[in-house]
Amino acid sequence: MSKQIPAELIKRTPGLALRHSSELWPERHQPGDAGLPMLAVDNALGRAILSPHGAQVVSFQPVGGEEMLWLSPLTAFRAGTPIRGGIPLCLPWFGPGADGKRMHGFARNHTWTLTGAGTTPAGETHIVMELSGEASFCDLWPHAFAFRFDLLVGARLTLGLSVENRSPRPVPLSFAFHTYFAVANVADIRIGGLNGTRYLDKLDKRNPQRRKRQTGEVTISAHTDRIYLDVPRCQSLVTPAGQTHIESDARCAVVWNAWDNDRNMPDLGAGNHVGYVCIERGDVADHAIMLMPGECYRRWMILQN
Ligand SMILES: O=P(O)(O)OC[C@H]1O[C@H](O)[C@H](O)[C@@H](O)[C@@H]1O
Repeated sequence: MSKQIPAELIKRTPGLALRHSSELWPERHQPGDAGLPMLAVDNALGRAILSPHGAQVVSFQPVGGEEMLWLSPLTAFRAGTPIRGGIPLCLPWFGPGADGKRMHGFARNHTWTLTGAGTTPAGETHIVMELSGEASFCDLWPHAFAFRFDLLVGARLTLGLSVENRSPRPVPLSFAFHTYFAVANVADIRIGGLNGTRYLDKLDKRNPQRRKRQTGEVTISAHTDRIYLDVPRCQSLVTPAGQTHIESDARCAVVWNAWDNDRNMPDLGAGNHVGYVCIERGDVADHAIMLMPGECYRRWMILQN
């Protein structure tokens, strides 16, 4: 057991266990995958699996409910490679980095340290993971930082993220909880709670800065990649099977489905776009942050059926 996953903390937390990706998903292991350790939570209210690599939730199922999150059948379980599915943390930037290429920051490519675990009075399992570094940690974002991720697993899933700027300068920051929701068929879903909001259409190559306005619910019938700005606190994902509620204090919601572009993404694969929709709450584009020295940025999100 590594220093990043202290055995005593796991042992003394009821319902928390250490597993390995090769044991949980043998059929998903790709050639070259060494596999990754996983924290499995199983309490009276719900079940979840959290990957210390990326502090990424990869599975959540409330008791009596269905699996809420999608995990690609072609994902890698390899240190340094993002896991395709669950809830990646796009941090400390969203989209391409300062080089115009490296996507979604480095948080999802590193192993975080388990620093806290316990049970709340309401019976939820509370897990804390941290990642910190000096300015030399990342060439594209050369600033001293401390990230903290809080997860509460109960009948609902509560996520909290904080970023402390430990450098002597203001630091640019953007962030998203990049949630992949599992759906039977993406063509049959509707997303509520975005009516009337403005969005940037990332696929409008001629005029990507133009603000369009959403009318009614969002449906998916083609490659979709939009940043909704100044969104209400709550959205709903409506499927023929039921509803999922998404609530967050973040100001944007990114809606993404690769549609037939899935065939160009090796860890997604032709045809697999059908099974997911991403609704990603965060602060990106117009709402990227400039974090002052010593300042702390905090965001939360709750997912519930
Ligand atoms: O392939 P990734 O780096 O995980 O990014 C997957 C997707 O993430 C977000 O939804 C972006 O808006 C998309 O433009 C991007 O394609």
